[in-house]
Amino acid sequence: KPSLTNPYPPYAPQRLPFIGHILHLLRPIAAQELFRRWSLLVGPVFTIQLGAKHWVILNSAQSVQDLIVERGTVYSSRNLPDALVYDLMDGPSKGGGFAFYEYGPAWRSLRRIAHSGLVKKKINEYQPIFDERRNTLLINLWQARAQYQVKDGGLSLTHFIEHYTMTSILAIVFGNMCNFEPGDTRLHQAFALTERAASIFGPTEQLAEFFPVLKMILPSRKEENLDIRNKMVDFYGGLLTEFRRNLEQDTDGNLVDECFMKDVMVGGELTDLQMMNFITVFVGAGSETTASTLEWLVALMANEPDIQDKVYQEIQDKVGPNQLPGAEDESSLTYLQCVIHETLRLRPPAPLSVPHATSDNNIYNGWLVPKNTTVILNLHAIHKDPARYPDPDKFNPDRHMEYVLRQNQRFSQTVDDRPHLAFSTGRRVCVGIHLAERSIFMAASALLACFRFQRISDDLIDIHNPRDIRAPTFAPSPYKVNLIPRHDGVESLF
Ligand code: HEM
Repeated sequence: KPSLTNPYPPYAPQRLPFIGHILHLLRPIAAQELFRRWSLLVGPVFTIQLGAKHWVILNSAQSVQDLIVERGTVYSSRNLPDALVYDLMDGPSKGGGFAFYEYGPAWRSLRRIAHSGLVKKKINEYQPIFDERRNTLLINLWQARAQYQVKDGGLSLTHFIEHYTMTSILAIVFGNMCNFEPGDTRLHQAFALTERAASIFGPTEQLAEFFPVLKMILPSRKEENLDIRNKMVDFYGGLLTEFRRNLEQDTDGNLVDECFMKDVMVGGELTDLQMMNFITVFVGAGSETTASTLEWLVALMANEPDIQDKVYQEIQDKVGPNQLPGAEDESSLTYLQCVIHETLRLRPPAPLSVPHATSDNNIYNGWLVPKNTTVILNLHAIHKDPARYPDPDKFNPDRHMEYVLRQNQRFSQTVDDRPHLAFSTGRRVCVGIHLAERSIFMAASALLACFRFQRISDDLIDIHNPRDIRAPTFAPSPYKVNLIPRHDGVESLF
């Protein structure tokens, strides 16, 4: 009998009530929510069999702590489709797509290089890039607001925010060379490529992985994958060539900014192919996730005007009306920090993380988890656990205040020391966490200092239906808001 109290019920196949099956079949439901509901019936850790494959789904913070953190040497590998690892990322021995590579020396040495370029100290050095990108975001919004807001009944922020997150990452990688205007076709092509690459996680490719026999029947995606790869080589390879040329001509050190690629090229550890795949991974992993967090945040603020006003008041009290908040103001803007944590808790952009895999056989609570088993971290379920977050569906920033005051964003390895697990945990924890947090803080603090985000009707913005229920990134459905300047001097701030 399913138990909701015993965290580890006996391992036995459990059946959903027949009517439950029918309802699930009729109504599309995101996988993370489906897994969460199953976990309430059968317990926080369960296995599902998908054709030839077994997946173990972890739905509790305790199981993530037990396996992903404490048994990290076994539970930190990957077992992703060959299409991703080899067709797109050229495999661990040649390529640089370490996010998708199995746990081992190749992943470790590439991860070390990524880590050294993205530690907090480096992010502080890149601060002028964030200041400049944040101002560009505000200028673009200000102009669009005047042009479209009245005519179109509100403004969709999607393209502006995507432009901000993607150009911030590109500027950190390549420095001042990457000055793309919004609407630049090259930039949109790069966005489109990332989306096409993400479709490898999509149903057809996954079906063929689960039922290998289908690989003989279904049309091969190889040509499509090679086309994506060639276009990535064109775009990122072109930037790399331009960067190298600039670096060679930079005899007095004024032409090329301090940036990730400069360190990597001077370090001389990576081949061109590895460097290119590195950038692809940074942009792929970092731009959509950060953008969707900002889009959720604006939607939540428009739905919760009192909370929005409280953040604005905090900015006025701590920073004042005559300047925009800077990185140095982050520690004093504690309520805004809570709002950002709560947004990431309620709407984690990667709700099922990136699938892990075991690199050895392992026994957990008497169950054998064989080598190469895919292990899914259901961050969505953990974030909705009422024992950790009372009234979990409520947007309640105050629940993080104690953490913010105590630690002020010092992350450690145990799951209980974190306000949420949106960046995952353990050895594979998001390597871009400091970049993402700074980027979110800079944009959110500036947007909320300048504008009141107002809904275009009395109806709340829909925060329940994602843009694409099958996509690995959880982004809100398209919405529009009005941007009301907070005071007469707003334009002079940027
Ligand atoms: C709000 C923004 C972001 C969120 C919520 C997020 C979340 C995540 C999550 C859940 C994972 C999977 C960890 C695991 O396997 O357990 C991950 C991995 C990763 N993230 Fe992020 N991420 C964000 C932004 C970024 C940025 C800005 C970058 C870099 C520029 C980045 C680079 C990576 C990389 C390279 C990995 C793979 C790490 C590995 O396999 O060793 N992410 N991220």
